[in-house]
Amino acid sequence: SPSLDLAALYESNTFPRDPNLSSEDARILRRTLEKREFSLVSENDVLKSYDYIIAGGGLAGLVLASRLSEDSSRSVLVLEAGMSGDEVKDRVDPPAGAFYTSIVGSDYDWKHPIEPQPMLNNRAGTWPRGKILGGSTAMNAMYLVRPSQIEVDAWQQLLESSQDPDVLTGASRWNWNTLFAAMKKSENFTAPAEDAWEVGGRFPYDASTHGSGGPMSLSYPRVMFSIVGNWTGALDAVGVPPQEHPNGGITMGSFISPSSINPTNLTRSYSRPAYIDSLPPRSNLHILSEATVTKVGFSDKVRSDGNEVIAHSVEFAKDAQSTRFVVGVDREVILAGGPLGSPKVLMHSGVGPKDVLDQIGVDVVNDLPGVGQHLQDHLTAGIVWESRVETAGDVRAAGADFSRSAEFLSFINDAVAFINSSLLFSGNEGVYQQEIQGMLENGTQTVPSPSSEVVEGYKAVYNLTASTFWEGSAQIEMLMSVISAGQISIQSAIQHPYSRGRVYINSTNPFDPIVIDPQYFTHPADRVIMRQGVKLVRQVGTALGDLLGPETTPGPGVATDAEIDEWLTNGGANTQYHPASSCSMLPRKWGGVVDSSLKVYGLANVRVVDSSVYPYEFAAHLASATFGLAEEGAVVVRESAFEVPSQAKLDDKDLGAQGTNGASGLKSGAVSVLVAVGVSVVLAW
Ligand SMILES: Cc1cc2nc3c(=O)[nH]c(=O)nc-3n(C[C@H](O)[C@H](O)[C@H](O)COP(=O)(O)OP(=O)(O)OC[C@H]3O[C@@H](n4cnc5c(N)ncnc54)[C@H](O)[C@@H]3O)c2cc1C
Repeated sequence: SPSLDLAALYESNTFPRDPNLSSEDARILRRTLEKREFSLVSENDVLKSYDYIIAGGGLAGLVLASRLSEDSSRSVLVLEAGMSGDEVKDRVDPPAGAFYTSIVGSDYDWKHPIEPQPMLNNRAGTWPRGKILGGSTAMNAMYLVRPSQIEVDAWQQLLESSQDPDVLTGASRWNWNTLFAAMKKSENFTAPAEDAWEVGGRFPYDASTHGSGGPMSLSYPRVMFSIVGNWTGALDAVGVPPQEHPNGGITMGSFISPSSINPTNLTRSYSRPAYIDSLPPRSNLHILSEATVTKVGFSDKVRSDGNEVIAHSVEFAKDAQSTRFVVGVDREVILAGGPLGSPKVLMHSGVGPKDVLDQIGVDVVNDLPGVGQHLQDHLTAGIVWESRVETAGDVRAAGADFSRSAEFLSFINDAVAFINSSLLFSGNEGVYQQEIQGMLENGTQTVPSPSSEVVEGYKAVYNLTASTFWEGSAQIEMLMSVISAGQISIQSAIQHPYSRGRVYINSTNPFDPIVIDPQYFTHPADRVIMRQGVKLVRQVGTALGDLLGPETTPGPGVATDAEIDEWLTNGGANTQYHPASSCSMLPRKWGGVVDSSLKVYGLANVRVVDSSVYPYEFAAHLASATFGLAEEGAVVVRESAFEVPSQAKLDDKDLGAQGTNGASGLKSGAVSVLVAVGVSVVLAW
């Protein structure tokens, strides 16, 4: 029997860092404890109902799980479609796992196919997304950059400009001050190590713009490469000044971004280790992996005081062949499946555009044309040169012991620049702006929805993008990559696209893939902005001087506008992995899906809390903002007193396993046990 004092370990909250945990006994114990502490349960452990059911254990889902279960009187269930990820910890944990051991393309990746894109020569391809506890934060590139104050404040202004009561109340939550505080709440910042910082050219950072003591670690790689130190100087030479206070509200300029690295053990800090593994045991939190939410169930007996439909249950299954289970909800369902998962669950539940649902015979519970619409993504294109200086890729290729050390593996790309229209079009930005403003009607014709409401929302965001964001926010992000042997690349990524796509379902089987049509480059302005970014990237390459050799991709033969366009079309332009806005927080009359309290229109107790609710793309990678959004979302949920009335609840006989191939896996009578003894009692696991 193990000699460790479990109670003391629990109380001191030192697990799993206790040095005694090195013996075999302790290892086994640790695994057992990990399962308990981590609240990971099996189907048989799931109770018949929970206060909160969170669909999706990704970035936002695990933040919510952690924050909502702080209240021990509330029970929380997370249903995550992917595996727990314990088996691939070695591939996820090292920071450079983002590149060298990445789970992109593995069984932990949704590998969502996208529709052929006519403006990209019918190229299709896939969008990677994390299918694992931690979601896309378990596979992302670990940049932690914030949107700018102008963009976030515009969110509140946009909602208020609509004068719509659904978004007026609560609009004041969605501004820079609130999101900045929420993003900081999620963070624990550590400055770069002196020697690495020296190699990186003593780049500026501002600890006061970061949080301390929050769950998510952010810091810098333990090693740097000298060309990183040349980055801000090269950008300065082409007119893009260094940014001394990145992440403080003004992103314009060039800087070295912090990354989601835990500096104490040089591992990836993502939503699972940050928000879940670090928790003391919580008997009121259950997390079930390999559980795809197939639909939300609604009461047909009774509606809320506001005449809204009440969700009484969530259905889930391991895969298409497995038993479907139904678990009851006592307070709220929170969708956190990300910009593809959340609209999909809504549509399979009968909440979405009527034309889409009618076409495949899904009963319409709530005709909401905006579900799956307003989809935006960042497109990126990279210029590649031969390198004349050592890169991380060279060290890796040489294969010395150092290349396997935690220090080396903590290296992550981090040199970025955010560039607005005046820097991009140097003097001609007004001309381009006028042209784009005059193309609003062309844009509306490409909106992939028959709904005038969705078109109105497109117009509102378009006008904002072509005015406030044109000069005040970045049009292009540049990123330098030194992870390949013998080469250096610099990407140019469009940040505020005018093209709009959509996601929708074309089958009643929730295990069939969602249809994704990003409609890249359907608005011509996007191509012009991107082309301009490519030209500026080449100027940066020139400014880096003899650190770079000849350009290899696309090569000097691609020089004129027409040639650059052709290259972008035929292979140059690809996703930067930032889809957003498919369940936009906008007024219903603008094709919105959630109101300013993140609640789905027409539903009394279903919210969406993830990167699908942004009304427009930010000029930023989305993780930092989404940590803040989820922190704030948890506050919103906890403020609500809504309880599912007893007349709306599913009968006991309806809960549990559905279908023919299995007995109920859900814990019989567990609900009454909870009521009788309170949730502080440790359940039999
Ligand atoms: C390859 C890649 C690189 C990236 N690089 C960066 C970067 O460097 N910096 C940055 O800031 N951002 C980056 N991002 C983006 C960032 O990681 C995402 O924007 C962020 O994780 C979105 O959070 P989310 O909670 O909305 O979704 P996710 O984190 O994707 O979580 C959604 C979760 O829901 C689950 N799910 C979906 N449907 C269901 C269902 N029906 N039932 C149950 N579970 C379901 C999924 O499996 C997943 O775990 C990158 C993304 C990718 C894919």
